[in-house]
Amino acid sequence: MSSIRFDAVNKTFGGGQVKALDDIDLAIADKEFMAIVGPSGCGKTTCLRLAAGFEFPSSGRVLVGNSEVKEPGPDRAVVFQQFALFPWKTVAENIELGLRNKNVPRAERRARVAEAVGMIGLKGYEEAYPHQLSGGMQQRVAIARAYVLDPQVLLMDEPFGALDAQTRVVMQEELVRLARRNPRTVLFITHGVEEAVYLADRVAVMTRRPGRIKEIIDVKSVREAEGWEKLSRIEDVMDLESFVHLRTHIWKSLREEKSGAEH
Ligand SMILES: Nc1ncnc2c1ncn2[C@@H]1O[C@H](COP(=O)(O)OP(=O)(O)OP(=O)(O)O)[C@@H](O)[C@H]1O
Repeated sequence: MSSIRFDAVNKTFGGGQVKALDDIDLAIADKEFMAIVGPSGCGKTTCLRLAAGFEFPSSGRVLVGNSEVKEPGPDRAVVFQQFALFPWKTVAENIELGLRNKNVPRAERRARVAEAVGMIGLKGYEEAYPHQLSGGMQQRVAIARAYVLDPQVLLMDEPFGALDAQTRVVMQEELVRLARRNPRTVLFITHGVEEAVYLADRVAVMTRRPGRIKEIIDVKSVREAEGWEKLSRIEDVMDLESFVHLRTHIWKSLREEKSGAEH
């Protein structure tokens, strides 16, 4: 059981001067895909870092499964926008690293790395070094490194933010296929409203700083009722009236926050 729960979480920085999060209550069910959207600086990344165990609440608790998060752990894989590959290791070695740390036998490691390399479309680049790849390719390696571990919890902070538009679509479609076939508990931070609606079961909208949960939109029930899953292409889903309706609702909600910030 790998739910994530934020229980009355407050977070301040700078000795209490910057209040980033204000009383966050948020429950992500086991195998649920939750996206968080919100204005810049509202505390999205802070939420993810709390779940990862890189930061700790000023008050309240963050739980993964039934345990309070006290440190990072192998049950949670994190993908940031800023990929952090080891420059002296090849693509295959970078992807394989976590499997080595988990003492996965060599033959299985090879098979899983080969599958992951195929998934991200980098067959033929296994022996390349990061500096020989474009930024988008490097980010795909970073994503493969997280997927290959098959963690219970995936924490993703704008993982497709730096990709070109075409690669981004391929990765989004692939993530949907993976997420439906082999569901994991996912917390996904994004600025992209369409991306959030396309990928997530529910979308949480945050207020401007100090961040609170403003509303949570249930996408899954609409997706299932309207048969989005019968369509394999993102552009076909995005054309559906039910998709446009949800997207517009979230846009408006976010706009209220942005225009409020100008006053
Ligand atoms: N280590 C830190 N020290 C001081 N302030 C911080 C720290 N980390 C975050 N903050 C502040 O907390 C607030 C929330 O930051 P956070 O990065 O979580 O926002 P965000 O919603 O992810 O922003 P963006 O969408 O622009 O990436 C911001 O005002 C930020 O400046």
